[in-house]
Amino acid sequence: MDTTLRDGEQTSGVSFSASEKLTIAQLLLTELKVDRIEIASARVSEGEFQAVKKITEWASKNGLLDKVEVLTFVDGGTSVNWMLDAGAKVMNLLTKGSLNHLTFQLKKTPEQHFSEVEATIRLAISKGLKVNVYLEDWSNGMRNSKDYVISYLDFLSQLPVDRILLPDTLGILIPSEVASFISELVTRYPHVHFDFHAHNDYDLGTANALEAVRNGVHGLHLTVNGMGERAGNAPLASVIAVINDYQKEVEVSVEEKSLYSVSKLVETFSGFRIPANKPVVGENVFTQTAGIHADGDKKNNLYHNDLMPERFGRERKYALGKTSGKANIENNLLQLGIQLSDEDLKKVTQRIIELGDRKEVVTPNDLPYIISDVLDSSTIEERVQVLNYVLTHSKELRPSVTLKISIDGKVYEEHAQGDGQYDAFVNALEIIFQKNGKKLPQLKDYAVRIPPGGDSDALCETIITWSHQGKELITRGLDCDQTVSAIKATQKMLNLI
Ligand SMILES: CC(C)C(=O)C(=O)O
Repeated sequence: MDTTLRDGEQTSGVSFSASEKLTIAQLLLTELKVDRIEIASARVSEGEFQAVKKITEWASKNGLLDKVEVLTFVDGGTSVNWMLDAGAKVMNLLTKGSLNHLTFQLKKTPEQHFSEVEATIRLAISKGLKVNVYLEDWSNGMRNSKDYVISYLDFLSQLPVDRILLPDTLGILIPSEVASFISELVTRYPHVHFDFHAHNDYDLGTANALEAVRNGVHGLHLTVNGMGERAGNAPLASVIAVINDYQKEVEVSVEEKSLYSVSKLVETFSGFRIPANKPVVGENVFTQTAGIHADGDKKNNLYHNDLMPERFGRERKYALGKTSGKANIENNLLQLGIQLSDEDLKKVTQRIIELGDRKEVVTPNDLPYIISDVLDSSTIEERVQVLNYVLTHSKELRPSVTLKISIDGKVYEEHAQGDGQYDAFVNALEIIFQKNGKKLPQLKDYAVRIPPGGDSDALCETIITWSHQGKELITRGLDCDQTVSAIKATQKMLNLI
């Protein structure tokens, strides 16, 4: 069960709109093919009500309503009515899984709680809902009030409940404890369907989820990019990969090939950035940096493991820097279709090592520039040159540019305005390209940063991601002036397309 839209949205600073929730729900169920999704907590807000409504309407039309779940509360039936009005059919009722929570938060006895839970379940069933029950703080309950947990499970297992959901609410468990708690419960209650809901406070979410599966749990709660309360939940991509590789007898419906694209979409909608080293979906995780690894890739795949990028619709990359060595550079040249003599390759390698020593980040797209610079006879022609420009920026007047560039030796001059100086520059460029019957690549992302180690008057680096003929192209420019660094990045792009 994917709970990106409920627990994932509890990531601090994240809030999805109703349309974003609908798009994510559709992708999760139809492209990624998770079995179930939890999409909201009842009664949260009017916006949440509209989101649930949109999703249930779509799910109902597509025969998927049984896969859409909403978290509800023991509140005398208010959340049951909220859910019904929103068109949902499966409720995940939040109840207390530890005596501590029950005594100090609800201030109730087990008998009072059990009777209120039973009344809510019976009400929901009478209205045609399916019921799953969460035992909040279950992990603490198993540690400190096991008699309570067992008596509660004895009680629940007699009721018309589909699944019992076991959260490690505070992310306190370690794998050996997960193993012993889960195996004890699945043995004691062979007819009950148990889900395990991990939190990642000790970075053990994936390990704990795997251990729960190894010990017979029937379902897992996961989130895209490991989003969720505090340190998040167990990340969907990592857990799917490890189960597929290490627990092969367990059937998993999720399409590995869609994990990356769904991750990126959720990243964009949530604004919650995926760390570059996040397994399976992080930018760097299929990049070989050390030359010895790249060398091994060419020699009988010596550094192969089962986690191959192609499984996830991704590709192997070779980083360039001071540790990259000849093999990494050769692999990148191969991808760019550039051939160099041994002597030239040595010179280029040396330059990349020097740049790496100065903490410069070198990307495969920089390679043609480094080569032309190093070899002094340009392998890459500077077909497009930015010759001159005047940029204006003044109060209450639109920024403007007068730009002169040459393309294949022919000079063009154009004037344009924009929302900022760089926007004006791009607008002028666009006019020149249009007059030549060409289209500029689309600007997808624009990031500015001070290079590592810089102080207040350091250089400024602009990294621009372009989309060109279905491919992504990243170029960067370095200058003390931010607009100039963006113009340099743009000029690089113009000579690569
Ligand atoms: C709200 C509950 C179900 C939860 O997410 C947890 O206990 O971790």
